[in-house]
Amino acid sequence: MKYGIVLDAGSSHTSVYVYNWPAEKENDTGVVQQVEVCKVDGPGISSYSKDVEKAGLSLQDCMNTAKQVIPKKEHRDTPVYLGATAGMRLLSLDNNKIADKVLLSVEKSLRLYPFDFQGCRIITGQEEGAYGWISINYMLGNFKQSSSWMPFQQTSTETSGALDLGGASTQITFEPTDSINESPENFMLFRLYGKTYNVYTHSFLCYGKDQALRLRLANDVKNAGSTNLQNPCFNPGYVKNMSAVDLYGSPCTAKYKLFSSSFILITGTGDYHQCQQNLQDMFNKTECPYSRCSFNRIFQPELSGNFGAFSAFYFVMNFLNLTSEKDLSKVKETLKEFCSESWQQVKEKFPDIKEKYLSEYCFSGTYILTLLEMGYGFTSENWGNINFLRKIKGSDAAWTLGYMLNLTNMIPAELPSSPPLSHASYVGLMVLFSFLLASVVFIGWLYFWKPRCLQKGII
Ligand SMILES: Nc1ncnc2c1ncn2[C@@H]1O[C@H](COP(=O)(O)OP(=O)(O)OP(=O)(O)O)[C@@H](O)[C@H]1O
Repeated sequence: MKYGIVLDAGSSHTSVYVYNWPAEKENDTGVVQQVEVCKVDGPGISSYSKDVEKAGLSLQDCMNTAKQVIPKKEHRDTPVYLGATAGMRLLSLDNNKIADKVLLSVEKSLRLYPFDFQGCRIITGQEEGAYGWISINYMLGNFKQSSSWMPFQQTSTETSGALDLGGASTQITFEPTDSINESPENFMLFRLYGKTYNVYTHSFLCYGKDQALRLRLANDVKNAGSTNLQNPCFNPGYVKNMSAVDLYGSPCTAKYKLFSSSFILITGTGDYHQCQQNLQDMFNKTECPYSRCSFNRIFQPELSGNFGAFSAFYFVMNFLNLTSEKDLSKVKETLKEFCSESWQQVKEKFPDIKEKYLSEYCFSGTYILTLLEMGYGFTSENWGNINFLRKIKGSDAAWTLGYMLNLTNMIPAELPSSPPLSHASYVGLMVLFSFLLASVVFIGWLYFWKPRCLQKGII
């Protein structure tokens, strides 16, 4: 077995994924399995900007877990990759030098392990989208290995789109059916197993669910001209004092800071319709420099095919028991009901769920619906094409697998040159030909030699 480690350094936390695969089948589809995922306790590495040494130290426990999971003799040959996503993208926008220091601290820590360290970097939003798409299609077995010597074998399998909702950014990636490409920066061309894929992808920075909430609240404070907010996206009776540092301390919201007040008081009113109306403002649909757009002047081709929706799309819809609900109006009814429940009731019903998540499910659910409907253009007709999923065949749906497959060259551009026959067919044919040859020799012997002997015997 071979092993690989990928660290997903997200905005809200870091996860350490350990994958393995049989060495002799490296280029086959679907052979890579996730054997372990360890979530690092505490926030994402971007939160250690004031104490950079701690960013590296925070990974210790999960890296030790990886050390135990992977057999000792494989340690030296196991590559380790770290990809940082939107949290670090935001930090580097804010202060590039600090972002570099955080990455250096992490690198220093990772080099202490007996693995083959391959690098730490901030991946682009486009890469995050594209690797998520590769991951889920690889796991679903959509990159069919067809062989050109079998003309009737099906060579094209439809791919599934990927919808990823993080804390700080969100990605949409799919293979459009039309070939309109008005915005080349939104397209990536892949040649995988002998087939070319022209994939549309876009990552919206600040539209992950944590940053979107801050963006909305910062706008609300600005519009209301007050730091005392009545908010329809929180359950009635919910009251929160949010620190201004927390609200405005990100490049997504910094420009909205108006007041010198150090706290913002939020009081929930729990009204799904008002919440949705309020969130719609975040999606600018009025200006579009292309023939079609999603929002905020970003090109998006017509939606096509099925979509796998993972990360926070799954966490939130799973909590609301809506992952298999194909009727959009029922989804809205459930959300409406949940939002109107009093905070006291909600807390009593779900005592084991982290208060931070629980208090935000009304906002998060409504945000997901608004992003999918208003933002990307899903309707009641194609809502059923979205599959909210966490794992596929035992592996988490995440960009990490696609990242590793790409960096280890495990998805060949062309089909591996396979012999036209499998080993078993080859042996079978050899046996058959040997038998035929033996039969011909035997018949020849009977015809040319034995009859004469027999004739002699008769005389
Ligand atoms: N059980 C849960 N319920 C609700 N929200 C959750 C749950 N678990 C994680 N989250 C939240 O879901 C969001 C997405 O988490 P994820 O780890 O995928 O994103 P990330 O890597 O932090 O984000 P980004 O890619 O934007 O850097 C985060 O805001 C996280 O806090």
